[in-house]
Amino acid sequence: MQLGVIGLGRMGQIVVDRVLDAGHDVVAFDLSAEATAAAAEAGAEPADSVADLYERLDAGADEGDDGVRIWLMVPAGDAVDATLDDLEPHLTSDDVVVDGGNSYFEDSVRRAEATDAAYLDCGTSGGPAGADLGFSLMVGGPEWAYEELTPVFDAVATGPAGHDRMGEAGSGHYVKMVHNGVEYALMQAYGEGFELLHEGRYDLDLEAVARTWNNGAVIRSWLLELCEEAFREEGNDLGDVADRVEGGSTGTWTVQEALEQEVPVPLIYQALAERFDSRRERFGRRLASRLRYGFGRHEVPRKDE
Ligand SMILES: NC(=O)C1=CN([C@@H]2O[C@H](COP(=O)(O)OP(=O)(O)OC[C@H]3O[C@@H](n4cnc5c(N)ncnc54)[C@H](O)[C@@H]3O)[C@@H](O)[C@H]2O)C=CC1
Ligand SMILES: O=C(CO)[C@H](O)[C@H](O)COP(=O)(O)O
Repeated sequence: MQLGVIGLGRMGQIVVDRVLDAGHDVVAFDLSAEATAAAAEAGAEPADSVADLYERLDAGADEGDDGVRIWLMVPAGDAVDATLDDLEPHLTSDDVVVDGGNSYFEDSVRRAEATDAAYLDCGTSGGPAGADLGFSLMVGGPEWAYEELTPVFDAVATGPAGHDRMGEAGSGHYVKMVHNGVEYALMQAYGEGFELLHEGRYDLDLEAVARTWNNGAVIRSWLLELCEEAFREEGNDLGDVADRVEGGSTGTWTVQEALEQEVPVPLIYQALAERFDSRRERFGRRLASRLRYGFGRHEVPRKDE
């Protein structure tokens, strides 16, 4: 099969490498000429624009091939719409476009309705470690397009068991959104546990704790292996890692959806709130401190104390 890949950053380059390794052909494009050159170095045919990528795929298609297949791995949001705008004049109903990024599921439904091509929204999990292991892929969209792309999904995923069609348009990104909510809550739980061990009664080697837990404990997991790696590489007190957590869009969408569905997700919400809390001084906490003075004449800690 021949696949076009647009967006050749941390994740897109892995898609290119794994699809090439499986014996398929790749035409690659990124806004960054450097990223496109790296894909060419790996064996892909470089394109110098989205239109050029489409033309190369069309020209390279074997006789009898119906349509072209394109994988987008650009940042969620405007970059996906901009790329689709560039593709739109060329796309036909025989073509298949996969969005492998972390797009909001309602955007994916809108895009699927707007395009002439078959549109697959594909939640991708595994991060850069997927280079060796392959990813977990959660796909939404038309069944024929999912089946058509199965050789590509087999290559990009851990194997045939590493991908599945979740359902209609939007369902792949919906499942990935909830996956990320769960990821937030798990990270929060590990964070709280290790914080208590760090601050608690015993002088513990946290890397050793994580390693021991990773060997047979009920709570072993890849995130816990990453805890072990973090203590090994940063030190028992996490060195100069700042008390500030970035990101948050997928967790916010999960909480918004849970409110809309009236499903309680207190753990996911709490993990998200902790991230927001890490980024700012809290006015509410300052007011609580001043109120303690109001009702009890308790001392108010002042900013430069
Ligand atoms: N990094 C991770 O662990 C994971 C990332 N994702 C998702 O995968 C997508 C890509 O993520 P990364 O590879 O980490 O990002 P990245 O920032 O490493 O790479 C994005 C690439 O897209 C290119 N790009 C941006 N706009 C473009 C456009 N209009 N046309 C062509 N190329 C364009 C950039 O030049 C860059 O090379 C995002 O939606 C992200 O949320 C999903 C799962 C895990
Ligand atoms: O999808 C992912 C992992 O599964 C990405 O790493 C994503 O960026 C994580 O979300 P956030 O940036 O909000 O922490």
